[in-house]
Parts: sequence; C-alpha cells; structure tokens
Amino acid sequence: MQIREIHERLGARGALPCHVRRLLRRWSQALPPGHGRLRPEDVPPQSARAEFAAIEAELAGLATVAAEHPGEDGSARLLVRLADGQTVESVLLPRDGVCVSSQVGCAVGCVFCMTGKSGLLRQVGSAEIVAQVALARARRPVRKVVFMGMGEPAHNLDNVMEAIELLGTVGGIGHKQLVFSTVGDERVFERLPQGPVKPALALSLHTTRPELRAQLLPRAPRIDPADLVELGERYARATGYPIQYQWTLIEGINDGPDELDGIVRLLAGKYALMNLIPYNTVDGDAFRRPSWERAAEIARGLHRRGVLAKLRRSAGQDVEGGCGQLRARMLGSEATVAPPARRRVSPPA
Ligand SMILES: C[S@@+](CC[C@H](N)C(=O)[O-])C[C@H]1O[C@@H](n2cnc3c(N)ncnc32)[C@H](O)[C@@H]1O
Ligand code: SF4
Repeated sequence: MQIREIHERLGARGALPCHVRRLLRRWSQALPPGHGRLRPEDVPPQSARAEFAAIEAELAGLATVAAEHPGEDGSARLLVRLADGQTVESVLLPRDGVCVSSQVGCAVGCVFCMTGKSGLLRQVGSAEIVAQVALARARRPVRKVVFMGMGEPAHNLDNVMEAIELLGTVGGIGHKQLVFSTVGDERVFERLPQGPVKPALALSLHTTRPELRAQLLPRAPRIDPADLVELGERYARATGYPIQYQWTLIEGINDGPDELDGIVRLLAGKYALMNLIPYNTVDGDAFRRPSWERAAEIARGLHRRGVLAKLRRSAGQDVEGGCGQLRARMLGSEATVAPPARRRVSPPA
C-alpha cells in the first residue's frame, strides 16, 4: 500500500487533509486510540467514516511480527510478515533506533550480503515501510530510523521518499535522524535535496578501488569512489549534516595499507564520518572478518591521519547474524532463490 493512496481514498470521500494527517500521526506513532483532545473540526465527515475504518483495518494488517530475537546488546531482530506472506527484517536498535527494510531481497548482489543472494523479490510499499516503524514503536520508543535493513533504497526511491516525508512530518522523527543508506546512485543525489524532508545520508563505500568495488558490489552503479565522495560532500554541505561512510571490513580484501591510504586521500578534511563494520559471517561464505584488535588499529590509524572513524558492531550480531540471515534461516530454502554464481574476489595485490 502507498501513502498517497490513503490520501486519495479519504479525500474522495470528503475527508480534509487535517483528518488524514490525524490518522497518519496516530498510526505512525503507534498512539493509543483515544490519544489527544478531539476538537469538533477533527471529526471526519459522515461520508468518510466507513473508509477511515476500512483503512485503519488495512494498516493494522500491513505488517505483523512473525518472530522476535532479542540480542545481548539491547537490540532485537524482528522478522516481519507482510500482508502477502512475504517477510522482511527490522532491527530494534539500542538507544531508540529502528532499522527498516525497503525491499524484499535486493538486486545489487553485494558478495558479502545475505540479502543480495536472493535477487529482488519485490518492492516494499511506502505504507509497509512506515508500518515497520509503527510495529517498533508499539514495543519501545523510536527517535531514529535507518534504512539499512534489506534492500537498496535507491531502487525503491518513490516509496522510500514517501515514507521519509511522512516520518519526518506527522511521524515526529527529526530529519537528521532519518538515515538513507545506499551504495550510491545518481538518482539519490538528484532527488534527496529536493524533498521537503532531507534525510541524513550513509554511503556504502567498502573500497576506494573502482575495479574492486565492481567485484564486491556487482550491480551497483559504476560511480568512481572519488566521484561518490564528491557527490556526498555536496549533499553534506547542503544539508548541514555529515555523510556517514560504511565500510564492511573483510580480512585480506579491503583492510590493507593501500585502502587506508585511499580513505585518507578521499576523506581527510571532508564533512564525513567513516563507520568501519567488521564483516558479519554469512553462512557458506569464505570471507573472514579481521580481528577486533586489527580493526581497532585501523580506526585509530585513520583518526591519526585526519579521518573521523568509528568501529561499529552491527547490532544484534548474536541474533541470527546480519541483515537477511534471520529471514533466510526462518524460511529455509524458500528464501534463497537460486543464488547468483559467486564471482572470485581476490585480495588486493
Ligand atoms: C544491508 S545494507 C542496506 C542498505 C543499502 N542497500 C546499502 O548497501 O547501504 C546496509 C549495510 O549492511 C552492510 N552489510 C551487508 N552485509 C554485511 C555483512 N555480512 N557484514 C557486515 N555488514 C554487512 C552493507 O555493507 C551496508 O553498508
Ligand atoms: S549490502 Fe545493501 S545493496 Fe548490497 S546486496 Fe545487501 S542490501 Fe543490497
């Protein structure tokens, strides 16, 4: 379901925009039914009441929790069932955050990512994205929403931007607390600055070497990492919030001195933060994460050379691994539709 559809259906029955906003506020913030003072002008016209009831019932059935796995770090990984039976993952993050999915599967096919193995199964509708936030809010407070779950938000831009607009207005989430995570796509840099709600941007860089990036992210747009950083810097300056770069650290692949020199060359002096995320083991993959000590040394080395770098554990690593793995394990072979042939990625020379 799309949010614009809700506006259209209720508008056609004579509801005013303020009536629709009230419904969307209550739903997206998971407020209890009798919440807030009801003024006479808040009551929708008789002609729209049945449609309001029908839409509320549809919204309630958009997403339900099929499984919940609490983690030791205060996070919880939810397997969310959508109305057609498809499932996506959401993660309740420590410190009032939620990580949502924007697609069932993903077409980019990053070689280290479980979600990429299934290919794209379908888009997640804008209302289904907001429903993941509403589900999370029914469990705990949410002040931050990151689009770092299953899927590439740039490949579902209309729905993601619609959800962002709702969450950043009646949804009550600060614009900077909405984080759009992408491998980088020209359309993102055109579209994000135009929206009424401008989210923060996370760019999944992973390497500074164009040829290695093409191997690691086989179907990401071929934008040179240096150009990607320039586009990111422009967005950071326009919005006033820094770009977060994401770097999945894989031993022997992108943790060598050449890459660290590359990061310093691209990011020193930029309005940016580098998040180093040690590779989270995916069943059946041969990649390894570097030791925590080595990863910490990399972060300290970058810091010394003028790049703000943070070493992150991906939330809920102990709960069925990283993004897409809970879904795959719960669905068994159903979830993984003929994985694409694995390309060999050799360690950098
Ligand atoms: C799952 S993606 C979703 C958002 C978007 N498609 C992207 O790539 O930025 C979010 C982040 O998870 C990271 N990720 C995926 N698989 C991982 C793994 N096995 N270990 C660590 N990080 C992983 C990706 O590198 C990416 O930065
Ligand atoms: S890391 Fe992001 S872009 Fe790559 S396959 Fe996974 S979800 Fe898709």
